Amino acid sequence: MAEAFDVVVIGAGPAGEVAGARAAQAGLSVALVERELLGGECSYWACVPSKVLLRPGEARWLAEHATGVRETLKGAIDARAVLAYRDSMVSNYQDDSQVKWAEDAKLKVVRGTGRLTGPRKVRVEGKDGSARELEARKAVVLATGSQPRIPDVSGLKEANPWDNRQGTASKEVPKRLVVLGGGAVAVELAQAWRVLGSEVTLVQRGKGLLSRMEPFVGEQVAQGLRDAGVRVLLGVTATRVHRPGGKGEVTVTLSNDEEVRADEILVAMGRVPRTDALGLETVGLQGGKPVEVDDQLRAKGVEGGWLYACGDVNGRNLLTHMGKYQARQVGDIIAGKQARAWADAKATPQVVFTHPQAAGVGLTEAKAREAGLPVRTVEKALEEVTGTSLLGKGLSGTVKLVVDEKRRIIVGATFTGPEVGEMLHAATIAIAGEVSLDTLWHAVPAFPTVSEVWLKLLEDYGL
Ligand SMILES: Cc1cc2nc3c(=O)[nH]c(=O)nc-3n(C[C@H](O)[C@H](O)[C@H](O)COP(=O)(O)OP(=O)(O)OC[C@H]3O[C@@H](n4cnc5c(N)ncnc54)[C@H](O)[C@@H]3O)c2cc1C
Ligand SMILES: NC(=O)c1ccc[n+]([C@@H]2O[C@H](COP(=O)([O-])OP(=O)(O)OC[C@H]3O[C@@H](n4cnc5c(N)ncnc54)[C@H](O)[C@@H]3O)[C@@H](O)[C@H]2O)c1
Repeated sequence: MAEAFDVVVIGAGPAGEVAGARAAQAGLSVALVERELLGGECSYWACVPSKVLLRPGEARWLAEHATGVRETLKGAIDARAVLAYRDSMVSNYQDDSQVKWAEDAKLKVVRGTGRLTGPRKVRVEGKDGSARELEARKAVVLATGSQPRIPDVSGLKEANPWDNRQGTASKEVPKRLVVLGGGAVAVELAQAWRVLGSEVTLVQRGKGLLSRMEPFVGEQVAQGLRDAGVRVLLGVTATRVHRPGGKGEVTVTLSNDEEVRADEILVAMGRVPRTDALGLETVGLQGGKPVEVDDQLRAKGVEGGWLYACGDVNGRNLLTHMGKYQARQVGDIIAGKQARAWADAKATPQVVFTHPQAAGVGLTEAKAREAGLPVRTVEKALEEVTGTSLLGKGLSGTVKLVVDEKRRIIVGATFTGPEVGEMLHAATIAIAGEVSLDTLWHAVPAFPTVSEVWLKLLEDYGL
């Protein structure tokens, strides 16, 4: 007989955990199904370990710009200590503390692989071959995340490439690393391993890095990588990978016929949703692609509105904080409240933790124009404010605002520079809250902070 819950959540990454907890908070009974570790990709093989690996390089870079401190810096970064801290920050790949959190949040943790077997029905298969049938009285939430896309390059799969898992969990620093891709995973991990001592070559098919952000971002991040000693190759792609027996030296042949040799190869070429073995066909949907949802995160094309999808699996915004945002709406909607995930389209923030950092929220100028908005932009160099020089001699960066001229509100903001990720939330508030420029004029930035650049931007705009 099936065990009945109000809500069954499949996948206990950040999105699944939050959706379940929010529903449980409203008094609903919730089963949380997980086949690996509670906490998901983000906690063990993505956001958390990558940021641990990046921070020492950034701290050193900032110190190199601090007069009087620079002179005291001796020797290389202690990679062993960094890797040990990484292990502690990922709880040594154990999820006991997350399980305790889930139990405290009144979630029933069910270990195993979940799969839909029909409307509101989920079968959970354990590693030991056991099976449990669950039934959802109100809703099933899909939060199964995404996995790396390994493109069909000759010899690549046979070369045992690193993906984000080995790329964040390696116990050793490879002497030479070749990174394929030019998105956030590629630039962050190229920077991290370079700082820890690897000779890194990054191979990007496109003309620039981080192509979803304003073009100056890619240029400045590429320069930052080069300054750190990464070889950045743009406009070329891997055509063949050769690694006899799948171990030892790997040779990558590029589209310009150059050969790059390395000790490891990291694939960072995007992600695919984990929907292939999820039983979607039993409810009239197709696997192998994102679960398309409406603004209430309900799967489109499923009668009765009982199936929800949040986080990477719906392909909207592959970011932890956006998955958790969607999950809060899902939990509330299932509990009978009115909610809608409108920030996805309008005010999604992202920080890339390279040095310089890159941070953006809302629309780029190109996207705003594409949407037909009457756009005007203002751009300023961070060096123009005293706060930047006080943070470090020679530090620089750029801020660009995209303004909707008709409504006199900001619809997009992009920052590059030292620790600008911490400046992003001011822009997110302005965009999500549609704060008018005339009101922002009275939001006075403190002297001498880097945020004074807001004042310069508004003055430039004509206020
Ligand atoms: C290297 C890297 C760095 C990143 N850094 C950042 C960052 O700094 N900031 C940021 O916002 N985002 C970052 N991201 C993106 C972020 O990791 C994802 O957006 C986030 O993990 C998505 O959360 P999720 O809950 O949707 O899925 P996931 O975290 O993938 O969790 C899904 C869970 O579902 C489980 N599961 C899957 N299928 C089943 C099944 N059938 N049955 C049971 N369980 C199942 C999985 O085991 C997993 O635990 C990074 C990604 C990578 C690769
Ligand atoms: N700090 C952060 O917020 C952070 C960090 C890491 C990842 N993430 C998120 O995780 C997701 C996955 O990141 P990602 O970097 O893997 O994906 P991505 O989609 O951002 O970038 C993929 C890159 O691979 C390249 N590429 C794809 N196919 C290729 C091919 N066949 N040949 C050559 N190049 C090819 C693309 O040009 C692109 O540069 C993203 O949505 C990202 O936002 C976020």
